[in-house]
Amino acid sequence: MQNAKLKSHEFPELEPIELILDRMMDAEPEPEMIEGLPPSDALTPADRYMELFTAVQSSRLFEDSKTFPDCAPKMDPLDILLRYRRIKNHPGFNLQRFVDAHFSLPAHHGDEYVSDPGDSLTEHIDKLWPVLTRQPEDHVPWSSLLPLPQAYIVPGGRFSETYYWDSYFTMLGLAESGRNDLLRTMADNFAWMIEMYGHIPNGNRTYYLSRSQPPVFALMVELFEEDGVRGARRYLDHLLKEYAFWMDGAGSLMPNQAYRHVVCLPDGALLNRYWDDRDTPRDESWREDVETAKLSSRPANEVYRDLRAGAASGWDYSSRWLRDPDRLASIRTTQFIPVDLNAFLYKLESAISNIAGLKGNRETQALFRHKAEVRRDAITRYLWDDEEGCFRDYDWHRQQRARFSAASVVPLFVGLATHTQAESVAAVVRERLLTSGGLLATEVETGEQWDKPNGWAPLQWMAIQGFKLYGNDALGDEIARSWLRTVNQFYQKHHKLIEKYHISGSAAREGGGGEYPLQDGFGWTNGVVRRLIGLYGENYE
Ligand SMILES: OC[C@H]1O[C@H](O[C@H]2O[C@H](CO)[C@@H](O)[C@H](O)[C@H]2O)[C@H](O)[C@@H](O)[C@@H]1O
Repeated sequence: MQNAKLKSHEFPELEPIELILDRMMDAEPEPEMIEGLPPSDALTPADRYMELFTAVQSSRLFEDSKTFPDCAPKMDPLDILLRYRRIKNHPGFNLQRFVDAHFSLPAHHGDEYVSDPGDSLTEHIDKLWPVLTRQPEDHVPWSSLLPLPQAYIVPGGRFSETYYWDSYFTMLGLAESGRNDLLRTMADNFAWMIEMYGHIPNGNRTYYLSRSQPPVFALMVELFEEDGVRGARRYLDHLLKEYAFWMDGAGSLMPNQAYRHVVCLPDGALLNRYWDDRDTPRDESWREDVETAKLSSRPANEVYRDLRAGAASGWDYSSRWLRDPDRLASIRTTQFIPVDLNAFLYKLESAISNIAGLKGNRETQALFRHKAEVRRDAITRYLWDDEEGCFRDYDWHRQQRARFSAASVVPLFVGLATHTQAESVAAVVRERLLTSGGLLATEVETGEQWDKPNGWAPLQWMAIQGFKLYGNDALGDEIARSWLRTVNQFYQKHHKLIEKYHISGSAAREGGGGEYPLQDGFGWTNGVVRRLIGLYGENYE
């Protein structure tokens, strides 16, 4: 696959402070761009700007901690750091002015978009796809944005880069809107990232490289076949490579040992957990992570790792990962074996087996069918709660099952549950998570965004499809109609779609909680709703 040609970057005119700085330093050399290659290294803004990064983030120069890591430097980052070191102790030094002179604020294309209140939900979403589309040329040298070879959709608002698991749910709607071009370019971008980085990062930012997100590439590949964009077979090597990333180290683990994403359980079974290779505060939530770590008696690096692993789960944050649901500082993500992650990996193993079969590779077909079966058995032993009749995460440090959440529907969505299990899950979900506005993420109210009272588009989709797969159309349809009503009610009032909704009350409201303000846009809400309109029509009441 060919990489994109990068647009040459023009530096803005020097501002007054730069004139002063230029008297102190030699003239800046022109940046060297190597066409056709990603950035020479994968340094994050925290790596590049060191004490300048810490100073900016800790001084609260920007309200949102993600703003500074997304700023584009106006010159070589190393020169910026050297300039900073030279003048930071000078009398009258002003950090804000220094940052203004050396960085450009991230452009949030689309913020200026004004929706037409006369548009139906379908029209609104179809008009938004171009607004949320980013091109390879949008890449700015030395910024944290990783260049991608082809066009892609971003969620919107502060999230102006591609996100791994969001993209699958966005692609559902793109297919419905007839945007197979974007379906193909986005899947190719993910395949390219697997080739380039050995895995699919959380998003295309340098600061997302050290972790992935829920592994849904196999689902994207399957979507291709369902929606008539043939070509799933060409991704077999990518699926195998992604599998190797998630299973790295599995071969040498003894019971009760763990390495990166793999945990070896007391009976020798191998299951997976979320992980991030770094154990420092997240660049994009630096201040929040430092404050959270201060509230814990554990070594700060352990807290940082668990916060990062929580971000890798896509459920950042949720009572699912907390020992004490009221304290984010009690986070232990790496000590939980998540039901959804293992269900997605079952899907990956099954997809590899199926595609290998289509290509006539019988050995791989049988090997991965066996791996999927072995995983299904381990999931049943460790993650199935026969008494409560639902799947639950497993706390492998305490050797006990953890809290129940909407993740319990993912084994149904990927087809690994038995019919008896599916029936029990339906009853439990109906009783504990279903509201007139859709499916709650969890039954606990913590102030975290992946908890009650919030409902999220990806969870609705997996529940709807999961229940229908097991013949429970009544529950699937009920969730679909409730969610369509929620999104439409809100749209009629505010003329926009949002990242998550408060679905505990009678009327649809903005979702909240967590570490950043509610975002508009929004990729996966648009995708799931557009698909549901295709299935259920425009009549939402
Ligand atoms: O900036 C904080 C965190 O934001 C992201 O997580 C949330 O938005 C993502 C994009 O819609 C979504 O995939 C995720 O499920 C949300 O919780 C990001 O993925 C995190 O890594 C980041 O630290």
